[in-house]
Amino acid sequence: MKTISVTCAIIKFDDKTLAVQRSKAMKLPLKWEFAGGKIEAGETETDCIHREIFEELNIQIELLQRLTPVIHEYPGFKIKLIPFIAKFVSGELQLKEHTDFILADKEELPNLDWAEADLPILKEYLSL
Ligand SMILES: Nc1nc2c([nH]c(=O)n2[C@H]2C[C@H](O)[C@@H](COP(=O)(O)OP(=O)(O)OP(=O)(O)O)O2)c(=O)[nH]1
Repeated sequence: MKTISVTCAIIKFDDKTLAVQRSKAMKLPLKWEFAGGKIEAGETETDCIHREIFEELNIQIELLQRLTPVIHEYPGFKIKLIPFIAKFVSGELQLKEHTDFILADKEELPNLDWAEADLPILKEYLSL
C-alpha cells in the first residue's frame, strides 16, 4: 500500500495547545488531530506545514522542534505523519476546514477522541 506523507503541527499559544476536530465530511470524521496535511510534490516538510496551517487556520507559526514521525495503517490507506511543535506568531485563528478547536492544557489532551496515528505523537509530546 502506498504511504501518504502528512505533516502536522502541535501549536502552542502560550501555555495552551491547539487541537482541531475533523468535520463529518472528512476522512476520519469528528476525530481530533493536529492541523496539517499532505506534502505536495516538490515541497519540503517545513514548506508543507507552514502552507497547511495558513490554509486551514489563517495563522503564521514558528517551528520549534520536529518530533518522531509515525507510520500508521488505517483501513484502506497508510500515512507517515510528521509532527512539529510550533508556536503561534500572528494572524486571527479561523477554521477553514475543521468543525471545532480547543486550546487545551496539556493534561486535557488525552481526553479527546484522537485519530489513531496521533496517539504516539501525543505520548511523546506529553513526555517532554
Ligand atoms: N492533518 C492531519 N492529518 C492527520 C492527522 N492524523 C491523521 O491520522 N491524519 C490523517 C487524516 C488524513 O487521512 C490525512 C491527512 O490528509 P488531509 O487532512 O490533507 O486530507 P484528507 O485526507 O482529509 O483529504 P482527502 O484525502 O479526503 O482529500 O492524515 C493529524 O494529526 N493531522
